[in-house]
Amino acid sequence: MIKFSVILPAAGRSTRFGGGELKKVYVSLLGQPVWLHSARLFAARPDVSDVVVVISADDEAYFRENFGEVCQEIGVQIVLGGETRTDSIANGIDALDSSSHFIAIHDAARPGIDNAMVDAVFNAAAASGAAILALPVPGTLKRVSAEGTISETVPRDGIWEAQTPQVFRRPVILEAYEKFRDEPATDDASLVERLGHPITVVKGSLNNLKITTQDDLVVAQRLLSERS
Ligand SMILES: Nc1ccn([C@@H]2O[C@H](COP(=O)(O)OP(=O)(O)OP(=O)(O)O)[C@@H](O)[C@H]2O)c(=O)n1
Ligand SMILES: C[C@](O)(CO)[C@H](O)COP(=O)(O)O
Repeated sequence: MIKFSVILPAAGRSTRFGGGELKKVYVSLLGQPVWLHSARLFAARPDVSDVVVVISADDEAYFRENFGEVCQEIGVQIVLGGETRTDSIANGIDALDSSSHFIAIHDAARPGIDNAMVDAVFNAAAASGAAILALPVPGTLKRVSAEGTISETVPRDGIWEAQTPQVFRRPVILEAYEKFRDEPATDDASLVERLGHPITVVKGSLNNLKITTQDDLVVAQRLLSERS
């Protein structure tokens, strides 16, 4: 069986989510913290050899006190993240065991992932060596000036918004991080693109939204409660 390692980056500052004590990955969603939704899904999959959650060093005491037991129970390894998302994932990669054939990176802030979506992107990566979930942009895109006025309408043909998981054959992502980890990007496909490696795009879902603002949490609660 092809085996996948999974890295769940959860070490961000959650600044766009706004005030309050808890970062977005720790707030409760349908009875469990946001990060644990995808952690449980991946940890339960027979094709996943290991799961690593990457947390902020500032959160380590809180995380181990509140979630150390469940991490042991479901087999999730805790790793400390870095300044940028790229740093955090590089730390995650360093912690993985070397037996898996593929490495999948999934935002811990995307609790709505489901096994059908994971099957689709895992199968696409197994076929081509690299694949991501994404959604075609539905609306009209405007570039807006610093003064708050439209400077141009951006043609949307062929424009998709990347989601996660982003899944790569182990040597491909290792080479990308070895070469470009010091040139941070907002997603992992950006680093692999720099290698010139083709990346298959698989249609994701609105259910796989990233919790970024408080509004996203409200939407996620509605979407996921209707689904379960
Ligand atoms: N240094 C970082 C930055 C981000 N992330 C993770 O990468 C995912 C996507 O990042 P984003 O949604 O931007 O999270 P934050 O960086 O926390 O958000 P913000 O930009 O609002 O601070 C999140 O699960 C976040 O925890 C991470 O592990 N390490
Ligand atoms: C990886 C990602 O979720 C794909 O859309 C996105 O790039 C994360 O960006 P963020 O600024 O770290 O939220």
